[in-house]
Amino acid sequence: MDEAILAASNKHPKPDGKVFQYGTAGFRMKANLLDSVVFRVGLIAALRSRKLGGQTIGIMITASHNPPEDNGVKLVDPMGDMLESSWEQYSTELANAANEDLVKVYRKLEQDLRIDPATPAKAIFARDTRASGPALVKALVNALKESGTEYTDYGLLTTPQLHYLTRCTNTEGTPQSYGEVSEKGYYEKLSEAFVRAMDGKTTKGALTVDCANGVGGPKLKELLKYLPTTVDGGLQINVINDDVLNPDSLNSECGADFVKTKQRSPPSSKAASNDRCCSLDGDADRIIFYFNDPEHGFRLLDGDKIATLAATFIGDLTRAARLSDELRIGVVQTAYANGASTNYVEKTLGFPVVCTPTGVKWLHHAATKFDVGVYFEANGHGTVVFSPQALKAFYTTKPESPAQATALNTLQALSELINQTVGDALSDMLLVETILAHKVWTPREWDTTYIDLPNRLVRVEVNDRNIFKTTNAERKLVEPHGTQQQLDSLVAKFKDGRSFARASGTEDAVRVYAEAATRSEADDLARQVAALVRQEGSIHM
Ligand SMILES: CC(=O)N[C@H]1[C@@H](OP(=O)(O)O)O[C@H](CO)[C@@H](O)[C@@H]1O
Ligand SMILES: [Mg+2]
Repeated sequence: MDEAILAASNKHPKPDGKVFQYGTAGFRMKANLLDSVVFRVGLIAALRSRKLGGQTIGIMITASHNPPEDNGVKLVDPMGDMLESSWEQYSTELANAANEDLVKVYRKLEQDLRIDPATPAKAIFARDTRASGPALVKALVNALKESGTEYTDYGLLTTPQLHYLTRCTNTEGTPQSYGEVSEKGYYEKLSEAFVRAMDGKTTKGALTVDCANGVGGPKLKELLKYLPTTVDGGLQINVINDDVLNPDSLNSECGADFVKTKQRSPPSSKAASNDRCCSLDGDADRIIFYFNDPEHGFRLLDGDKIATLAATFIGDLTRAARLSDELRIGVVQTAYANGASTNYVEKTLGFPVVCTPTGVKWLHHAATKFDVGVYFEANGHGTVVFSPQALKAFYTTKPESPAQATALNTLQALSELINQTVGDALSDMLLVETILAHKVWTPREWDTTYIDLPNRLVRVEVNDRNIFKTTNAERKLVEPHGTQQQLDSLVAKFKDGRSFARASGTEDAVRVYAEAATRSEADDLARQVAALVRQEGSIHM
């Protein structure tokens, strides 16, 4: 087998001098550098599956919101969650092994991790719509074959669909079965749960969905075939930016990242004032909402607003279901959450807020500590996770009134509708539609629940971003020494000022975030902190 692995690896050689790192989003870079990485990820999947007694590992080939010429690959653990952190290091090691040492490093990992090579290995995989996908799949398949891994190729899927299928595959036939192991099973589960959660309520007006010209487009159109349509008072959806035939259009002038960073609608949107709109990213694991207010112009309803909407609704339902004393509801955010949203959750809704470092794996983990853990990054990646106790309460509490029965029924439906493995744009979209329908809210009513503090995010390029080290969920700098004190004295000059700087995990830059009472003050604070970061970056070279 070793000779066969080596021979196959020689068809996917590592480019000279290139260093790879499994980061927040797996491996991600220009697609033409990824061939060897994807091959080696196939070998890691084999090891991980064997280590876990032959459970199925998921592999997703995508670069999400990044430009069309990029691509990436990440691994999914058996329950549909992100790869366990310690394995990021093993993946990095194998990806960086010299071509001639590859088999040696592979076997050493196998030994060090006490993996029995005789254990069967299984993997499933899918890819987004990028042109580079099929060639990378070939590299992956070669590694899976030569490492003796049984595999299923699911073709094109959204990232959350692959997470769903990974969990379904590993729970099939058990009491924890997550659903039917097929793409169709995913649509059926979502549509049945949606109809049940809507409980006869209807949405008002159409929702315009911008699919970033990515895999979300065809998958949303497939989902719509299973959902009730306008004919029976169901959803009205206008799909835009669903061109997957022109690879260059992916994430170009559209998509969740464009809308969030540019703070405006995709130019292609024809939505009228007050119409509900949302944008997915390139692999449909992120969603943000927005609308054009005739008075105030473009209004963004970001991940923070989705989190507060979901927490409000589920909080009301648990009270109506008389479960609020026994179930702990909490909201998990990162430092990028708008201060007004944190304040709203703590003071108005009365739920605890936990802040974690950037990257959904941290948020997801913290959310599982609650019975109902609502987590969203401000950029729209998130979901709601329910503990086994919460599910038991939803399904076994005997209702004593029709109102309690209705609330329990809706909670059961939500636990099926909301993807429990990872943030899922299609599932989150249906969740928001459900809540707005129940509340009979337009986006304007949702928007005015609290008013965001003006904020600014700046990207600062420095010589070595890694000299900026943080603590306290990335909110305070510990290095370079003394920088935090200078930052604090800048912040102190601004009303409602808050700012922090951290090295990006996905780009070679430091990100500076600032918020303050007014637009000009937020901009000013961001500018001053960015200048401080630039200065410190040049002193400590
Ligand atoms: C401010 C921001 O939006 N950061 C993003 C970005 O991380 P950075 O470490 O900031 O580059 O990419 C991550 C992976 O997609 C995502 O989880 C995160 O929210
Ligand atoms: Mg994504």
